[in-house]
Amino acid sequence: MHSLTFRQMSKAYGGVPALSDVSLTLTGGRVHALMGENGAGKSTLIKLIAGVVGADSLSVEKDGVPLPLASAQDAHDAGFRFIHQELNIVPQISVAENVLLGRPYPRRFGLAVDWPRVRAMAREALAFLGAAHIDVAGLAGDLPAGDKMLIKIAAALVADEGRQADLYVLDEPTAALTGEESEMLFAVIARLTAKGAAVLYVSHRIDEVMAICDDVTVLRDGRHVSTGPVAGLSKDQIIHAMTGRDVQDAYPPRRHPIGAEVVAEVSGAADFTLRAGEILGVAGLAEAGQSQLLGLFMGLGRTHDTQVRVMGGPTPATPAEAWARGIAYLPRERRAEGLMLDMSIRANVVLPHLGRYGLRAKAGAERRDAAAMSAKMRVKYDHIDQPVGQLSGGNQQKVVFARALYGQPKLLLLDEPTRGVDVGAKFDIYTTVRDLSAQGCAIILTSSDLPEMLGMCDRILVLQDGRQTEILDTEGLTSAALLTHFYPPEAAHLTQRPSMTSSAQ
Ligand SMILES: Nc1ncnc2c1ncn2[C@@H]1O[C@H](COP(=O)(O)OP(=O)(O)OP(=O)(O)O)[C@@H](O)[C@H]1O
Repeated sequence: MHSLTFRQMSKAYGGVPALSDVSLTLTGGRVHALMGENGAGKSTLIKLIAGVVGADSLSVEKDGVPLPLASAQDAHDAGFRFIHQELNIVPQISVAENVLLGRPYPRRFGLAVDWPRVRAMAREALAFLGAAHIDVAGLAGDLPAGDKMLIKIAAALVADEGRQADLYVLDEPTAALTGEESEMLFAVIARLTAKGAAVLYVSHRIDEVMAICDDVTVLRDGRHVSTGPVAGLSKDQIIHAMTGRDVQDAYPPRRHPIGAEVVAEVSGAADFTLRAGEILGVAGLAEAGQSQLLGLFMGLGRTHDTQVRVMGGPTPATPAEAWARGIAYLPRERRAEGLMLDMSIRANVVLPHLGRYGLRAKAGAERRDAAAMSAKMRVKYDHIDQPVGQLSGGNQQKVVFARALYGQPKLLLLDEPTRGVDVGAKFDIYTTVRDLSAQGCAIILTSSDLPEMLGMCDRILVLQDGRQTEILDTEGLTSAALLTHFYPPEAAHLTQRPSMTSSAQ
């Protein structure tokens, strides 16, 4: 088994330290978790190991022998492989082509591409991962998120001619996966470590870390806090190491009755009435139509066979009209739909609300309001005119949240609001959502985190294939019971398998 030691990793941006003198030893056969609050320096550490960001200081040894690490090529040559949560596969081409993406295709006599060989190589790599069920000739875009993740890991394997690499770095790999897909990924991780690879696993999900990781390193404000075996640590101890405080680890209960005022009336493929102060969950298997249902209130996807009336008026024609009518939206894909990365935090928070500042640009008022909202969401930043692209992923999510909360919405649409958000900020978000509901704001929430849905929602609307099948009261409902409603009756046996991620907490 190899041992990889990274010493004295440091990196500052514009004089502000993102990572200060952090050392880390990774051992073959073990899964090492890297944890910390948003902005703690986890991604920075990964970027240094990947050679994609120049370190201010860094030295690496493999089994005691120094290795060069000044470029992505050095990292690749050292046997380090990186799998990010963004599923950057190419949807329009086949699975086999995706697995071999960026590699020279095998050719017959140096001429035509040897397609049978391309498919065989892809098949071999997928079989190694226990994913022989994936059709290598099928379109990659048609697959569920979990299979896409497996294709990316297979691609990393093929790049090594089928031999496995020494280190796999997985950055929040389960953020876009269902419980079952996550289980499949954990089996792959077990297979990689059983064959001697080291795994560095970055995640905000403490239950997951406790279930599959051997060791954990915690960072705070760019500094090393602790490293040790996971066994024997409690969830509270990990949270305390990350945050330096005791974090309230419970969903704030409803303290105000739901109002009488109807905020939205929906009929067609979904059928419900939403009242002021109510929190309605929308749940189902991955891609059962949750995002599409939320989008309808923003004037998106109007061809949907569902009619929506909001606050006594028709469906907004455009997102701009929706914002102007007091409907706020937190989209799932914050980088693609939610944020303008080159623009400032200030601009990103106030943009949909420009009407309220009148014709003259009131930079001072904007700056003050944006700073107040960002402080409320505990966004970690240097100055309010800093480009959002310079913030850590979780802090970008908090900026999208600050924008949605700004201006007292009457209807708030939350699509995976806590994805990538650290544990402390998560509970701040829950408290803020509860406060808004107490003030009469109606909320529609969709999340793959079932305990979050059960902890926050009054009722849960279940979708199957884009159509509402039922609405459940959350009183007394468990994650396991909720899950059984996601499947059509003939597939109910699929839920018999215990799923760690969906029953956690
Ligand atoms: N390109 C950049 N320019 C300026 N500052 C940056 C840049 N990239 C990262 N930072 C800063 O470095 C610090 C560490 O960020 P990093 O992305 O490593 O955090 P993280 O632990 O990965 O957080 P998250 O859990 O939110 O993903 C943050 O304060 C961030 O704002």
